[in-house]
Amino acid sequence: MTTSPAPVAPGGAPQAPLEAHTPMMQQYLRIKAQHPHTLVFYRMGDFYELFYDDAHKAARLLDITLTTRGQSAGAPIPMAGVPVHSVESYLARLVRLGESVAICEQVGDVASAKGPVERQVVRIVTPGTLTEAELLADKADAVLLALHRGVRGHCGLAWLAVTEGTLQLAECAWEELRGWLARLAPQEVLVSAELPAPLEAQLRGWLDGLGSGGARTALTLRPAWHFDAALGQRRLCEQLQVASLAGWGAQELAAAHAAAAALLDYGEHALGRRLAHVRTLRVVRPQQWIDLPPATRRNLELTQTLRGEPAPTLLSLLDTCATAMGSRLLRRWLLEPARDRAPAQARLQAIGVLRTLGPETLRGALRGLADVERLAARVALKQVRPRELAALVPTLQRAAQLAADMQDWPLAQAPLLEELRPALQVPAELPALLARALLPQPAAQIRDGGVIAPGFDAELDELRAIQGGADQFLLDLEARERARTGIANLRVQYNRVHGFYIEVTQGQLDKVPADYRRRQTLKNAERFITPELKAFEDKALSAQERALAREKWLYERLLDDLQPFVPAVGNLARALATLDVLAALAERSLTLNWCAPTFSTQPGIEIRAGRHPVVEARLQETGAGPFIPNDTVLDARTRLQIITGPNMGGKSTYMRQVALIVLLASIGSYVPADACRLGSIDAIHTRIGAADDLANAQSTFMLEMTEAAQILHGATEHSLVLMDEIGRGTSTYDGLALASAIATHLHDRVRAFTLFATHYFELTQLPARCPAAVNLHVSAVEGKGRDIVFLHRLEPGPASRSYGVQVARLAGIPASVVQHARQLLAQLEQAGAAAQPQLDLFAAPTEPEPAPDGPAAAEEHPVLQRLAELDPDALSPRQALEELYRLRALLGPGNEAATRVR
Ligand SMILES: Nc1ncnc2c1ncn2[C@@H]1O[C@H](COP(=O)(O)OP(=O)(O)OP(=O)(O)O)[C@@H](O)[C@H]1O
Repeated sequence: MTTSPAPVAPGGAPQAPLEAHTPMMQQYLRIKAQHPHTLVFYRMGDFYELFYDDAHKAARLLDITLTTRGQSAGAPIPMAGVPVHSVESYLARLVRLGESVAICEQVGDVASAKGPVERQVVRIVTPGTLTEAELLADKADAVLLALHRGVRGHCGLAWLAVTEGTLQLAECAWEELRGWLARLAPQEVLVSAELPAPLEAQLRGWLDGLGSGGARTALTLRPAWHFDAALGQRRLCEQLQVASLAGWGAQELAAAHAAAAALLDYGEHALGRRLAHVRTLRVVRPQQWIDLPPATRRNLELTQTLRGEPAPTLLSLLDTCATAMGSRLLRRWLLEPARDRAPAQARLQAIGVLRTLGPETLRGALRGLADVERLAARVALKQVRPRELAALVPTLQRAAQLAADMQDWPLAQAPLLEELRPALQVPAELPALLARALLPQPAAQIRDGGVIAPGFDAELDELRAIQGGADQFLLDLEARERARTGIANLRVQYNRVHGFYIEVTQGQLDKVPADYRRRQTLKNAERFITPELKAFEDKALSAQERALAREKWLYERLLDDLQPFVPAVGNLARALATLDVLAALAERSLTLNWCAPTFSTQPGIEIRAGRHPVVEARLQETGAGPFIPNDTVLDARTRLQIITGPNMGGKSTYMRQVALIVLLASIGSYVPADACRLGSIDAIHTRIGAADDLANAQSTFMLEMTEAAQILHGATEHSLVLMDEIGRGTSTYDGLALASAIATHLHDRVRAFTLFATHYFELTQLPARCPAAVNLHVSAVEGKGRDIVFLHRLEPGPASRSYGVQVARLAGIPASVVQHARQLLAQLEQAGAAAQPQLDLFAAPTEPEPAPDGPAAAEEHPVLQRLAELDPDALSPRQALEELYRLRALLGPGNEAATRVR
């Protein structure tokens, strides 16, 4: 790197016309013009260099030195660079920050180039199209999502994990996008460059709230014409090699087709080739999933804790998968529970069989297998490295062995296992071809050679034989020359710079024959070459070069020959991942003592001795005592539980455990309970906690109410709703009033299965008016020294008191403050008892203020007057009927006519 540490002014974008630049900079600027929004890594020897604005940006983002390189167009060129050998770590950092990088390599021949060596962008590394194992987290895929906003805000979505190979389509309203983004958690989102600015800003706001741990979701603008529905449909058909998308029920999804057009185009643009492995399509209709809105995902700590950490979460507890493929699939299962119970039922059967066999039988077979899923993608994209391919051979053999072993399993009891078995047997030609083509331990990169096995290609073997024969030739030559010259210490040797030579020490130089040509002079010796040695050198060196070129060519051919096997390897990956998740769930169910849930067509949730799996595990780890199980019964008669009790009593834990058990059962896992019966569920809504959403400039209370509003609008009588201390973000009266109104609405109108934890004792009056509501409380007793002891047991009825002061004492509030609080509490309680009779919080809501001629005027209505005058007991049936006709007639002329017709 030729650098001078001159200071560089900010900016530095080249203003001068192209011709004013040096030839190399002209080449760079031409390439850069094709990638204006992407950092261009321009290969120069052992470095990738960035220039001008890119250099400034990279220096800032990567904390690398900004320097300058000579001059071009009369000004110093700002430059920053990263070494080629450690480029991966820099790429990983940039991609996490949502940046894309165009890798520009030297593709021309350095020796023969006149002017700068020819360079080309060979790959664009973007956050959503990663396939390199080094850049991807083991247990999560990079998701690329294209988003098309059609007429009246109707949106089409198309997304893909390039390493997984399933293209997915969905459609939704613009307002629902935020939920979709949270569910899909894409690394990169493509939208039309013509999306109106306010919508783009809104989208950016949603995306900013997505990333965790400093990772950013990239928003990439693509030309509007890339989002074309007709083009999308055609491209989808080509991609899937079908004439129509009807088989997937995807033919009508025009907005999603438009998104797919942009997605496929971008994927191929970034990866530099067709996505041959993408052969399956899935249309996602929200109604097929149990809805887990972003707040639920967050509050239940499914895949990350409220602090954004990966553990302890439900996923971290469940994930004992033997392979990364399994871990990734388990995450998908957790976030996409199906409403249809059939898949869960099939998984439960399979887990049942694995429990009887002992899950270790299967887990032992899966441990240490290659990441076949990513390998399939990398083979299809022809990016796979020799060592990765070699690792596939034992994996294929072990998978075939597993398929054979499975024949002895009681597969009739688990059709899912039976279904997966055939996919484990990839055609035997594949391992045979790989074993024949590759050395058992090939070099990491094809450019170093040492990849193709002997016996695979006669020409390569011959070229290698020339190299291999060199040692013997040189030994023979040395012996002959020693004999011919009489120089006993004469040596024939080789080095990379000078090639082959005969070395003769100073003292022996007089014996050197005439045909020796001097090659190099050292301090104590001279090095020579002879015509015979020169001829051999030419042959050997060219053989080496030709062998390398031949190996490279053979490897490319091998990748071509592997293409037909890609679908089978993809199926194998899916089967292995599924088996892995099933085995992990079987293991968990045994280790953690879980039971199989059952499903019912009757609405309801019935759990006997349910436990919160993550809290239970933590209590066990810390030896903090046993977890106290609790029952839950929600059905048509009991739909709303009002849960009271002291802080720290276990209300939130109880509510979350119900939601987690419902979720676990719905993905087909055993559950932490003694028994569990579940009716149909369409959503799990939660309103828990009070974290400020600073990113979206919402206050605690605003956020609380927004989430509550979403629940009141979205929940149905098949939903499970968790409401934890709603209303506490505002003043007592406001909060109490809102909490009461919300609880009443959930009971009367929404009729969802609701767990409602509250500190407002007033709410415990609600079951008196609402027939499907019950009071429950978490129990606690005051122990010695007025310390509170939490029993964590749920009992019927309202809590008798709140113990807030005692909890404060436990938390270490100074004794004088606690004492003061006790006195104040006593005074407040006295004042409260003497107050006016309480207002009825649960009286049915009055109708809105009536309009002057509305129902208020009804008191005067002649029908009511007439009705008031009637004595029904004094009427014969005939008179009653006549009265009825008269009343109808009093309603007005239209009704009179109706009466007459009868
Ligand atoms: N069933 C249980 N068995 C054993 N320990 C429990 C149980 N439930 C809760 N705990 C323990 O009590 C702690 C507090 O529980 P939780 O947060 O659910 O209380 P809470 O009533 O919701 O409190 P707050 O009203 O302050 O939010 C938990 O972290 C856990 O350690």
